[in-house]
Amino acid sequence: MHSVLTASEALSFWSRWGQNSISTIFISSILILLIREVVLYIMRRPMPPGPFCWPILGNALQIPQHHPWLKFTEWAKIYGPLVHLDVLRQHILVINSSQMARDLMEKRSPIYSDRPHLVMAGDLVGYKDLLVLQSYGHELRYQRKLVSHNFTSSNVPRYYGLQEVAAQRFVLSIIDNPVLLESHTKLHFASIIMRVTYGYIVKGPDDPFFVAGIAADNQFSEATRPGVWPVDFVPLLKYIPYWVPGFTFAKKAREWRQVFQHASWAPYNWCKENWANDSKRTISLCGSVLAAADGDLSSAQERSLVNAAVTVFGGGLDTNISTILSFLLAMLRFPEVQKKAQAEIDAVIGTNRLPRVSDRPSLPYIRSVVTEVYRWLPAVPLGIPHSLRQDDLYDGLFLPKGSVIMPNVWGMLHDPTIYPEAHEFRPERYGGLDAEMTKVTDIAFGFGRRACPGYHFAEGTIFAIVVTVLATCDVVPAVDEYGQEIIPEVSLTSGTVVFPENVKCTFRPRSGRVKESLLESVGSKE
Ligand code: HEM
Repeated sequence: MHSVLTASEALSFWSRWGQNSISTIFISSILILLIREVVLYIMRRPMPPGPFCWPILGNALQIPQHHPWLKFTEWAKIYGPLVHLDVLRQHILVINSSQMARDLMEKRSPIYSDRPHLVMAGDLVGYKDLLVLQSYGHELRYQRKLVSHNFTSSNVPRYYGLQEVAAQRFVLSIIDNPVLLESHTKLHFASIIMRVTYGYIVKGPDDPFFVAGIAADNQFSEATRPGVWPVDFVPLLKYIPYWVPGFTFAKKAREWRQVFQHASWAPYNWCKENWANDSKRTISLCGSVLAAADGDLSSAQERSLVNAAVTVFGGGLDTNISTILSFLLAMLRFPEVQKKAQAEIDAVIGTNRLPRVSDRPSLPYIRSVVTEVYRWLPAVPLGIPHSLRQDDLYDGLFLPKGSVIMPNVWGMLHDPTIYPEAHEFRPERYGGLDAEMTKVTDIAFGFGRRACPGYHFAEGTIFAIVVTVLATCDVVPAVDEYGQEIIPEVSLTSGTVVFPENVKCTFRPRSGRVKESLLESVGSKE
């Protein structure tokens, strides 16, 4: 007799079959993955050592979200200067010694100069076209050439005047308004960078170019945060349209892309319209390039310039803010260093004029203070990761193609065998010798063909601020409601660029004439 299935029997059959086959597929997939892991384990070539690596997840759960450089430094003590980590099958090589960083990232720079591929930030928001995220190739070289040429050691003196006035304005603003330390620092640095990138003068905290630049900069930090965006782990998700409910990253990426495009093109377009009207505007990255081409750039050249320029804005902003906040924190916590630095300025420059960036060669202790800031609290404690272009061998160890290369800058600069009592702020450790100071900046400003192209310019800006603050004011702690001085603890945010938290201070003029001479100096200048 034929048995005829009723609709409900058919449904139940299919559902049981479905459940069975889902379980079978699930169990088979797990088995296949486990077998793959075992085969890979047996076939693996000797890789650098590292902490125990779980199947599939690797070390994902062992890497802390906050201050990972501290964990990396601990691991370096156990596993040595080159540590291998695995996060969901992505190889990560943490370099903990400056010698090894030089051996790999400088001597073998042609294969160590790519950047990791970021789907959320790079592909979806569009940051992949920026200088900082470009892989090594023609476009990167072209953009770096534009930036490096503008900020070579022989070109940066043309910016000294701007840097000095910006430092003087900064000091004046904090004397008058110490509670606005962080926001004023941001505004003043953004003003310097906008000026030298586009020739544009920021009008104040509501200036539309300033607001857009800061928004794009903040969202860059968010979009590049590791481990946050599902699409960075499952790249196929990038094809999901932004309007599909539940995929907030796609919607966010679309919004961010618009902000980023506006922040990149609006100040450039302003420069394009104005560079010819005012010869002073040519003292800027975009102005100089436009002037050299008589305003006639191809659309490809314009795109490259825009992407280089907006990287300069982002690259030069947070790093500088972080460095100056760390400097102020050091002055609050190590007042004896402050006194010694002021004594040097008084002896060399005297008190009858404001300091200049060109005083730098005659102020070795101030140079040492600046260097010690870079070492004590490096603004970029894990550098900006590089990526390995092809398989490599080092000391008999296999380094696989595509590995993310992370220099543990913080670890290198806190190595107690090189920097005893590394947590102390001690400019004397360099003995006033530039050769010793260069060992720090060679690490803090990155490596090989990706090393910071803004280094010479940054040195001028940071020096101008440090020397102007110390020449004119005492950096003193803020007081609480009971009149007690608040000495901030050393506590850093997390991220690619880190900031010391809760830095609060007052600038107390060192004489009755300070404000007057600062006002006199900035008064006549734009
Ligand atoms: C205290 C200030 C600064 C510090 C500590 C700093 C540090 C760094 C570091 C560590 C890198 C990554 C290097 C690498 O990948 O190995 C970098 C890249 C970069 N920096 Fe700076 N920087 C500073 C200021 C500046 C300034 C003022 C500018 C612009 C005028 C600038 C422009 C750039 C650019 C464009 C890149 C990307 C280079 C590339 O990807 O090839 N930086 N910086």
